[in-house]
Amino acid sequence: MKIHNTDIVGCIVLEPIIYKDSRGDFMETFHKAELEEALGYPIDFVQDNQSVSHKNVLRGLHFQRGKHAQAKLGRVIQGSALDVVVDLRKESPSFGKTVTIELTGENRLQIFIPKGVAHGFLALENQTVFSYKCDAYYNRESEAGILYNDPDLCIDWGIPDEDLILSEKDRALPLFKQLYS
Ligand SMILES: Cc1cn([C@H]2C[C@H](O)[C@@H](COP(=O)(O)OP(=O)(O)O[C@H]3O[C@@H](C)C(=O)[C@@H](O)[C@H]3O)O2)c(=O)[nH]c1=O
Repeated sequence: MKIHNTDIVGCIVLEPIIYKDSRGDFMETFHKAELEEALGYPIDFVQDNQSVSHKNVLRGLHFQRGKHAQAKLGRVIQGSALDVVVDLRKESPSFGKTVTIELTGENRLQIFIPKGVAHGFLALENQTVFSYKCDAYYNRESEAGILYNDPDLCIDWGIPDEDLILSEKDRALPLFKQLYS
């Protein structure tokens, strides 16, 4: 697989090799040793998640606090999503930076989201299937997030605000500066 760095330190994009033949195609969706080599540290995923979203559903921007912080490896299996990560690590040279990437069932790209970074995505098609691995278990009490349209983050979701579909929980998330002032 090919590894691409992003503007957020430690957040990388993985481009798998796709082997096509007369039957269809094949790819490796996860290779622990190659990922660890790219990251330079060990990673142990303990939970796999999958969500299915209607077009214009926005999930995020989420993270878990403290010892429940999660690194994630995400991809779209079907449909397409605009994936967004925000660096919340105060000590990071890319603190406050945002990375946006389109993940689709066709481009097969994967994003590695390090601990300490908020994550969200917008489904660009109906029946968008988003699958991700996490290196720490879900912990309801540690759930946290940042409001998707925080003016300080300037994320261009590409569609009018009134068309977005969000959970009540996500609409009530705080602003970046409320968390980091
Ligand atoms: C994330 C999660 C949710 N749940 C439950 C809680 C709730 O009843 C239901 C839906 O949860 P949510 O609304 O938080 O699901 P969702 O908005 O899809 O949350 C996810 O968003 C993306 C952007 C991420 O990065 C993930 O880490 C996760 O936060 O599923 C679990 O049981 N385990 C889990 O790991």
